[in-house]
Amino acid sequence: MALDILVVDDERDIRELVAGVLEDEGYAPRTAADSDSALAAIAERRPSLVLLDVWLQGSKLDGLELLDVIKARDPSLPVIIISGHGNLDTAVSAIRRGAIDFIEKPFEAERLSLLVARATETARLRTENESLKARAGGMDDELGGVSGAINSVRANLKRVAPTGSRVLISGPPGVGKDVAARMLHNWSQRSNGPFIVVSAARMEPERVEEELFGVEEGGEVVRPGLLERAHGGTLFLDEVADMPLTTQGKILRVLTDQAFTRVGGARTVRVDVRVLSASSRSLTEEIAAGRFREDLYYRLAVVPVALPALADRREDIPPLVEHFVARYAAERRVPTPQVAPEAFAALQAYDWPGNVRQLRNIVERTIILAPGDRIGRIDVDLLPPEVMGEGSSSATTAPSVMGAPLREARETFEREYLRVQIRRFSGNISRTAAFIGMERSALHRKLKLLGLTEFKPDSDE
Ligand SMILES: Nc1ncnc2c1ncn2[C@@H]1O[C@H](COP(=O)(O)OP(=O)(O)OP(=O)(O)O)[C@@H](O)[C@H]1O
Repeated sequence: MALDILVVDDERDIRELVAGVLEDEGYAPRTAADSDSALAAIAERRPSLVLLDVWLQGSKLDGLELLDVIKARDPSLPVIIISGHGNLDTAVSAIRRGAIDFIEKPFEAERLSLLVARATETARLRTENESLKARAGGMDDELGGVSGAINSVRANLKRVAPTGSRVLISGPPGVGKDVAARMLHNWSQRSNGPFIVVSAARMEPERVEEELFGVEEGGEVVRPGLLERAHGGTLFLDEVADMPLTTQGKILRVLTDQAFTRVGGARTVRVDVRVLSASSRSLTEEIAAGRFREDLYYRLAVVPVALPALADRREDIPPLVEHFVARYAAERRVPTPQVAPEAFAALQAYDWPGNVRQLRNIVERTIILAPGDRIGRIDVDLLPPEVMGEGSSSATTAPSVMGAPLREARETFEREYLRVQIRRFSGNISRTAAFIGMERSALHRKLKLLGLTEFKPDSDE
């Protein structure tokens, strides 16, 4: 398949010249004359490479500003800058801002072809590598979203990625903790090294140490462990609270000395590994319950990063829906369907107890199940019942509420709101009360008043 390359230049002659050279080389160029149409072209389909002129007359953003926007949205999209003759300073600044190379005008067709070939080959290898990793974990490699919360998480991740610090990522299941860990790795100086996931939740407790540290018998290495495989790269301890206490003690030693011994061995193995960890349970509560070592917590949580539940950043729902719609349509080899405004509204009103993972699965299912003649547009009736019914906070807009007197409408809303919040904290009234800013006893009274008798006081009260 011909590689898609976007050429952004305000001068028509140059656009056509560059596109012509690329076409001759077997690429599929598209062109844009200004920043708006360039961004629209990228949104329509991600090109493999962007050739970008620094001077864009009559454009909302100039070339360098456009470069910043492209890189902020998609750091791995390669951009080559086209600069005016003798404009080395601008070119250097473009490289600092993330461009992979530059070419000065006027240029030879041959030099252009060479640069493009080099850039696309590097990008191909990189994508291959990433998609291998991605397929292994079924992951996306970027945290999508536009909310203030996710923007600040992304900014924090970017800031801390190159430092090599340990990061503890917390948040409910399916919010993207694995994705965040991969981003930290990909943006670090270890990105060419391995990224190894240790998923204690998926291992038998008695095997965790063998998996992590490897096995030695009579001085022979029977099996190297994950820690060794992570040498020069990143080790990601997923659901770290699921590790047995004895393993926690051994990990502590790895963190202090960067050294360990294999199971059944006496030899000290030294590794250079950056450790990232994640937990969907509160480690402070685990420490209080005696299930997690406090000293380990402080070693792991040098930089804590919290990923909020999707229901607490609903602005992220539409862009995530669009992202997954485009992805699964591409996988099914159908044109990207439009999402009807009512469908967006329903998706945005739903509470997503399984967070982004659930959203991804529902989009995938909707696209797979859509009848052939309706795949062009996702209407509300194509969405699964779970989105439309239970768990949705659409009570606030339902006709029954709109037609009711204020007191009744308020009670309907309160009932719906409290159900959602209590479900969110798995029925724990104390935590719900703390979250919504009510005394626990007042919440109990309220539940009784509203007839929500299905929620009982916590067992520990
Ligand atoms: N912000 C996001 N942008 C794009 N994809 C996301 C985002 N967050 C999550 N995902 C997707 O949701 C799936 C689940 O995310 P991930 O495995 O990172 O969640 P998690 O918080 O680590 O969950 P768990 O606690 O169950 O391990 C991923 O495969 C990824 O496709």
